[in-house]
Amino acid sequence: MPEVVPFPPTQHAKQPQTLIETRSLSYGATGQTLIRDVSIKVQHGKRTVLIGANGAGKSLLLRLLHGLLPPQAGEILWRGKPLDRAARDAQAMVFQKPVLLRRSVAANLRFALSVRGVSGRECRRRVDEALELARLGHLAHRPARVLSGGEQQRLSIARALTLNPDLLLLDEPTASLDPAATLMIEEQINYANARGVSIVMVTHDAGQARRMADQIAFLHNGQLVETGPADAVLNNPASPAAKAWLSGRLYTDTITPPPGTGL
Ligand SMILES: Nc1ncnc2c1ncn2[C@@H]1O[C@H](COP(=O)(O)OP(=O)(O)OP(=O)(O)O)[C@@H](O)[C@H]1O
Repeated sequence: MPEVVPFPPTQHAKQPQTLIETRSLSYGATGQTLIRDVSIKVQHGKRTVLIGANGAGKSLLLRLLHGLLPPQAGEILWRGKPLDRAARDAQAMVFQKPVLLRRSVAANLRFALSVRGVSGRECRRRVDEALELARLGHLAHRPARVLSGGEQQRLSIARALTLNPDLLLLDEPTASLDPAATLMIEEQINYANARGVSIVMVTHDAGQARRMADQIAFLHNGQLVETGPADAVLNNPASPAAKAWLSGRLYTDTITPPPGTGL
């Protein structure tokens, strides 16, 4: 990775600032409440990691933050104001399965920039920079869809970062990748964060949460049951659900055992 050039500090740099927050956010579908009364603050410049069991509501919360789903109740504030189109444009989201165009690696980057009206020399500069940071320069002219899983995910993240987002939302970006590919993705995310991009990331990997998180939010059955600095939550979880998840135990408080099983 090239040497990190930090952005100039802002006048509020020493105080944690809230970049995006939810207040009593709820979301439902098919008659069920899937996200219930979630109030969370994401701090500017930090890496916030969402953890919790399968079906806890992590992906839904990420989509709500990005404005892809309409809340049923509650609100989402971006820098203290309701989430609007400009706020959404200041975010970029990367999905678990990369969604790439049937074009070359470089053309995928160019296309994203052209949609935002970036062309000519500035476009070429940003494509070259993105390729270098993602370590994809040698694959620039290869069709994106023949890349390995790790390379495709690096390209997805690079494409998101070419748009210079303030916030990068990532839904399990390293699911099903091996340790070497995972490490490269983590480096890419950390490099972006060191240059001022705030991160909200979902993971199933407790080790990754330990490596990456500044802040943790633990979801259980659509509710935020625990949140705080990573060290505190990961080393001393308070809720039974987070304790169980972190120690690798199964924990259910909603599923009724099959009759006759004695469970
Ligand atoms: N459009 C929908 N209609 C009905 N139920 C949905 C819809 N989208 C999600 N759900 C349900 O909401 C719950 C939370 O889903 P979500 O994908 O957010 O979980 P998750 O914590 O990301 O899980 P995983 O770790 O398995 O990806 C799940 O029970 C899911 O089946």
